[in-house]
Amino acid sequence: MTLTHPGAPALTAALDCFFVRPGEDERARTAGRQVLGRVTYGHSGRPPTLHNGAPLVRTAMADAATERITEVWTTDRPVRSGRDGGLVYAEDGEHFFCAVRIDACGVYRDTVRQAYEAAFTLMWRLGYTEPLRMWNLVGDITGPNAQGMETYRDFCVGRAQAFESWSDRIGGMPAATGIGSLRPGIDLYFLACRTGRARHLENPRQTPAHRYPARYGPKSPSFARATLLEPGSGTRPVLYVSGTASIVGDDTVHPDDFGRQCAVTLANIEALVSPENLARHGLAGGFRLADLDCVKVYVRDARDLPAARAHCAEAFRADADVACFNVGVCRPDLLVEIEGICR
Ligand SMILES: C=C(O[C@@H]1C=C(C(=O)O)C=C[C@H]1O)C(=O)O
Repeated sequence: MTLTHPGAPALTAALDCFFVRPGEDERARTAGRQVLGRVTYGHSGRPPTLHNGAPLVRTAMADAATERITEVWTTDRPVRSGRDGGLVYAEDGEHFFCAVRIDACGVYRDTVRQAYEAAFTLMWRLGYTEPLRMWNLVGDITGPNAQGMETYRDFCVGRAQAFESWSDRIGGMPAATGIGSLRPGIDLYFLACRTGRARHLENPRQTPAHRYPARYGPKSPSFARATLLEPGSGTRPVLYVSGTASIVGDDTVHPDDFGRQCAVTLANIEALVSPENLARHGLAGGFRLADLDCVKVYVRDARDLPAARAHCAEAFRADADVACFNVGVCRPDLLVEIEGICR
């Protein structure tokens, strides 16, 4: 992070995230901290639950070619957790985590809209008025729904309707991921924060997703390319990078070339997190690719996994947490997508 200078004391982020693999013990990394939520990228999609006092999301993202990981969100503040209808949530006074599962159905838009609106209602009731980061894990993402519409497009309609009906209260759409999962149904989990800390960023190389032309679906995807969480006391800025793919403007580039799609994806992330792009948004600081951590790499074809791992080894720090998944991406011609957190 370019804001830090030699000799500056290392600040611990209030909200933190790391991956735990089978056989690893999360306690080594949660000492003195509270768990705000866990997300198991495993073998089955099941409704979220409360586990040891924190939400546990269970989504089907691991297969024979990829490992199961659990993403653990921690905070340095006391956590309160609960349920509200189908939502499971936790809060620490500054940050809010919630999750819900939408069971497989013929047409998703109405249940997606209801799930989003229920989450917005709960966030607002508890005083977390700014969505910060959203994950949408969609079974058979580019397959058809019962009316023949692509499931992702169907999903985007319901989500856009929820944002439209909340546009007087929720000004900005946050960073997000909309990616395939390996079982029918949709798993959603969200982070939100108190007012005034979230800044949403676009990418100079890409058309904002919410302005994609109608050929990509009746409602454009509701998300920003990244969201900066401005520092609270004793913390430093953190940049949540949306799922990013080989899209320039609104076009998929290099549809049949995995290596080139990786290169464009990384160039897109580099431009997004750069000091120049933060300055374009009136923000100080900035990041480099090597600052990306908690990296998730989504690869459509299992045969491309070794190449994906090689590209990541070159682009990211040796100690960056990187997890690869073999899942569908939101356009049939996208072969890879990458997200992460700069801090
Ligand atoms: C890859 C793209 O979109 C994907 C879909 C998203 C969504 O619908 O929430 C968010 C980021 C990506 O996971 C893109 O449009 O560039």
